[in-house]
Amino acid sequence: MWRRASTSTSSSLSSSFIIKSSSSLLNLFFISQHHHASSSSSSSSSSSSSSSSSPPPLTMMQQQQQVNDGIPISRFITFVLGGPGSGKGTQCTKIVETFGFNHISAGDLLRREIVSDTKYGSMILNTIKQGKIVPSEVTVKLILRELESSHNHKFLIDGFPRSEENRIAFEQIIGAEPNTVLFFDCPEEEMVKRVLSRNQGRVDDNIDTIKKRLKVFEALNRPVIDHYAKKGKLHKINAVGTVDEIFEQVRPVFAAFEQLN
Ligand SMILES: Nc1ncnc2c1ncn2[C@@H]1O[C@H](COP(=O)(O)OP(=O)(O)O)[C@@H](O)[C@H]1O
Ligand SMILES: Nc1ccn([C@@H]2O[C@H](COP(=O)(O)OP(=O)(O)O)[C@@H](O)[C@H]2O)c(=O)n1
Repeated sequence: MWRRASTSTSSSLSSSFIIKSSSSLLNLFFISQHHHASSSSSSSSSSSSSSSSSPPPLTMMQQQQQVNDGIPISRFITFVLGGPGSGKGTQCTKIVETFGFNHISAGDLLRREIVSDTKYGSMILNTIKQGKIVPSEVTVKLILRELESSHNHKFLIDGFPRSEENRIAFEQIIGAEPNTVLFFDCPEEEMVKRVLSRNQGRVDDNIDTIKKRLKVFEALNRPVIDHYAKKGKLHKINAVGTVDEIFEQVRPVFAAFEQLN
């Protein structure tokens, strides 16, 4: 069973990608970035998460013009990090409802491959059962497909990157960095309690696999968290409390970006 990726087009959020490499897979992104740079050269607003050389965000009229022209607009990407059961998916649902993001759960995409019995299905199943990380190339391709097929330009990428290898593969294949990163910080005991009562029939929600996932999280996800903290992109959220209390810490992160328009 998996959480459904949801799509919504409301709201006026916009920002820019930081293009890093020229992958032929991603002409679409380059078209977007090129058009963005040329069409927004007269705009005076600025993005809080762009580098100083990035172009300013598009106005709503410019975005609409791009949609009319059939040219994809620049995407706004949020990575959602946290240990197993820290509440990432639950908070993503609230962000989708409130700020109109498209929710892409890396775990859901992988579980979908298992159910559809694709060529990667059995490898993914074995990896998930062992609490290990699926090779980045596979996960990034699945994410890329979602990014390309969505009309919404605001994305929450949940449960990714899980490792430095994931992070670097995303930058190389997609040619972009996230605009912002959320990290749900939750004590291990609480995560174990939540996962064991999640009741979604997941093959990895048992005590043995949870212990392995927690070890993998500490070893592989911490460096990613540190990386984004150093870049000033990380928003650390205390993930203990009610769902609504936690969302009140999340809300200002997105409200701040909304105000840019
Ligand atoms: N703040 C919270 N307090 C208690 N339980 C929560 C809270 N947030 C989420 N949960 C529950 O904990 C379990 C794990 O949450 P989930 O959002 O699936 O975590 P993750 O996506 O990080 O693995 C779910 O059963 C969910 O309903
Ligand atoms: N980027 C990712 C995300 C998930 N996964 C795999 O999918 C499993 C479940 O991830 P998830 O994000 O759905 O769930 P939680 O571990 O956060 O509860 C992980 O334990 C990994 O085995 C992965 O390999 N790479």
